[in-house]
Amino acid sequence: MFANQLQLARALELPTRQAMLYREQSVQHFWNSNTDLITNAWIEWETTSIDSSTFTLDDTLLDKNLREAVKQAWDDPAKELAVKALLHEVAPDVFQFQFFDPERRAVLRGYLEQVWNSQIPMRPPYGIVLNRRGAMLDSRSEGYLAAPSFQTFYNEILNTYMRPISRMLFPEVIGFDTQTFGFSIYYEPNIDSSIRPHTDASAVTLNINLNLPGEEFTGSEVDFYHPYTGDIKSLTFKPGTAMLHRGNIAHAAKPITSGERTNFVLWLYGERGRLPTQGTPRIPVDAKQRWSNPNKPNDGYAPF
Ligand SMILES: O=C(O)CCC(=O)C(=O)O
Ligand SMILES: [Fe+2]
Repeated sequence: MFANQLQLARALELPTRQAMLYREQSVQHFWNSNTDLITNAWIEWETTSIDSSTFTLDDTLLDKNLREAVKQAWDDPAKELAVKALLHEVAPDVFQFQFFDPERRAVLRGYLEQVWNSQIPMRPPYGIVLNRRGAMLDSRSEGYLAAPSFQTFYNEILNTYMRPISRMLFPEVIGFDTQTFGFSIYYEPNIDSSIRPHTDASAVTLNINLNLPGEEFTGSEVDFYHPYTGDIKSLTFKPGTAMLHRGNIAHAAKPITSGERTNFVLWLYGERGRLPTQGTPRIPVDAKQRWSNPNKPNDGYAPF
């Protein structure tokens, strides 16, 4: 690797928000022609700018009960009910649970703060809307957060936690959960404040809140629409909690009226973005099948 990749990456001129919103060809060209430089810059950044003893991203950042129950289920899938007991169904097929440890989460936030200050070009998510202070998290996405310790942590969340838990709750996602996708979003009043009703291009979505205890906000509820009656269930994120739901359940983020909210949004889907069809039978499978890794390579497909 060449030295000074970090300096060179910092000197790049990021495409304008306008160009990104219009998906101009120059934007694609920017990411394609700078991929190696930016990836190397993240490696250099992590070795030179991050104090790895303070900012260790590992499973001790997660809720202790969840971590221990999940570990037990991997050792012996017959014990997965201890994981299920931690998940609360708060709307039909929407589950909420504590994901991060309230105290330890400061480590992750501190790390992410330094990511923002790194001045390495990052691609904001422009799915339904463009979120200015969001980042792409998955290696299949251009301009993703390629810092190695973050990537290890991100993949652990998906593979060790999200996939088996999703399979336990929504058995029809098995086979439509080999591919991963992720981004972060940051809401603040009058800037990026809401997301209109939509479904996700995922089989299943895990939405994890990163607010610290005491970091309060008003508004910003996530509304879930009942698939048959259209009734709305309005839910609020408590710091460090997660919501897990099928991608095809309609939801919206209401405007945030004060404070800030930061979340990771993680998706699983099948190869080339395949999703379970409506009415796929929900046949429970053997627990061993859930607590396993699919071993399929990343196919590079990204929905946006
Ligand atoms: O506001 C939220 O946390 C939900 C975000 C969401 O639905 C999405 O990013 O697709
Ligand atoms: Fe969504």
